[in-house]
This record gives sequence, structure tokens and C-alpha cells, in this order.
Amino acid sequence: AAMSHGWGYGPTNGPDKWGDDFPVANGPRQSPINIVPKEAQYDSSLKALKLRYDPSNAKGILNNGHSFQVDFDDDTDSSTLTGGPISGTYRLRQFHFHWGASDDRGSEHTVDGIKFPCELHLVHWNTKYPSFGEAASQPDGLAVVGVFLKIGAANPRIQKVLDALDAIKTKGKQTTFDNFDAKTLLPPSLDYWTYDGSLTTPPLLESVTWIVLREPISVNPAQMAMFRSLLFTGEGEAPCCMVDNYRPPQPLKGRQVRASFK
Ligand SMILES: COc1ccc(C)cc1NC(=O)Nc1ccc2c(c1)[B-](O)(O)OC2
Ligand SMILES: [Zn+2]
Repeated sequence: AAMSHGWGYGPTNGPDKWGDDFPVANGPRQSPINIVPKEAQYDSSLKALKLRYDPSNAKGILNNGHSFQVDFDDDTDSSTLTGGPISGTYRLRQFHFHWGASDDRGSEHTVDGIKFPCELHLVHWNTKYPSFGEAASQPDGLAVVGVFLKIGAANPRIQKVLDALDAIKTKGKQTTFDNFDAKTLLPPSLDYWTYDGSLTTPPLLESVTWIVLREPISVNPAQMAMFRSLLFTGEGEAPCCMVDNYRPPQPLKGRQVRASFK
């Protein structure tokens, strides 16, 4: 039955219910997955990732009711992803995160069953298509770089993003966010696992080449708490904390996970 109040992460509209409105939820290339490093195949033909981001492309930051995202101007090829497992040029459109109510969970991908407290997704679309929307419905339309966050030392690079969250506490709020270099959010090593998958939120389109970095970045507990200060709900609604906005791992269904490193 159609979800009366839209999809979410609660007991009545969460990941187990998404298949009611989005049958592709049970498709052959759903995401996220549990990554088992020992079963990933090293592929020497995989190229190094090349991320060239122009900080001036950052436009705004938005609470979309499921996460928050930083949006970029993707009208030109000034912020792009090339190399890695993909061919052609993919443009950076936005990045966002998924996180838990406590540090023991929150990531979407897991590694040997381990959940991280948070996961960053940098979303890029294939410029062989005329727009993001078009690309999102094509099997090679999107390339998403996933980065795990672990609890450790404070991360000065993420602080500018976290300091903007006060202004977008409730669903639908957005504010300007300029001059931000998303490359500063990446770890020193760009070693990655890659596999063919999907959006991890409805419409769950099977259009994503996933590129999950092996090395996490760190945030300290106070920074992690700032993620948890956001609300799923809009202004004036009964407040519901934005936490546990992650989909659990989905069946691999015979897919191969490749590694860019030995
Ligand atoms: C209602 O949302 C839409 C409507 C129309 C179109 C064409 C796309 C979307 N959604 C969308 O792109 N989500 C989306 C995009 C990229 C990523 C994820 C979700 B993720 O898996 O969390 O990480 C990578
Ligand atoms: Zn995501």
C-alpha cells in the first residue's frame, strides 16, 4: 500500500517497508552491502581516483528531512570525478551523510560486519547524460564516493559543515554555504572497493557505481553529537531527532566487489 506519509526510517515507513512503494528495493543490485575485504578481488586495471573540486561551486546546505546535504553548482565541469572504476567525467552534485543515534551504528556499508558511526556520500553524475535526473535512471549514471567516519581526533575540516547545522535544524530549511573544498573531507589514502549498486534511499534507482574508501576519516564525540542535533521533522511539528538514517546492508546477489589495492 502506498505510504500515507512518505518514506523514512521509522517503524512504519522504514527500510523494511520501502518495497511496498519501490519494488526495486528487492532488485539485483541494491545498496548498501557488507564489504568482506578477503572476498574482494584486487583488480590491477582499476585506475586511481581523480577528484578535482572547485570550492567556489559550493552553493547551499539543506535539511531534506532524511539527511542534510551540501549542494554544488553542477552546470559546468569544474568539480569532477574521473579515473577510478569509471570512464568519462562525472560532476559533483552534492554530498550528505548517514549516521546513528549512538557511535555503534550509523554507516550504510559495513566492513566484515562492522558498522561505523557515520558515512559520507559524495554524489557525482555522468556528463554523457543531459542532467542529474536523467543520469539517475541509467545503469552508469551515478558514481558515489563513500567515506567512513570513525570516532577519534576532532576533524577541523568538517567543522565548517557542522557549524552550519544550527541554521537548518528542521526539514526544508536551507542556507547559503559557499567556498568549501569537499576534497578536504577525504582521507590521505584513496584506496577503494568498488561494486555496482543503487541509491540507498527511495527511489532506490540501480544507477550507482559505488566507490567506498578503505581509510576512514575521524570526528570527535562532540562533532558526532552535532549531527544528532538535527530533526527529521519540520518547524512546528512534534520534534523527531534525525538519527539512524541508514539503510542496512542488502543481498549481494552474486555481485563482485573489486579492490583498487592489494
Ligand atoms: C526523491 O529523491 C529523488 C528524486 C528524483 C531523483 C532523480 C533522485 C532522487 N534521489 C536521489 O538522487 N537520492 C540519492 C542520490 C544519491 C545518493 C543517495 C540518494 B544515497 O544512496 O543516499 O547516497 C548516494
Ligand atoms: Zn547517501
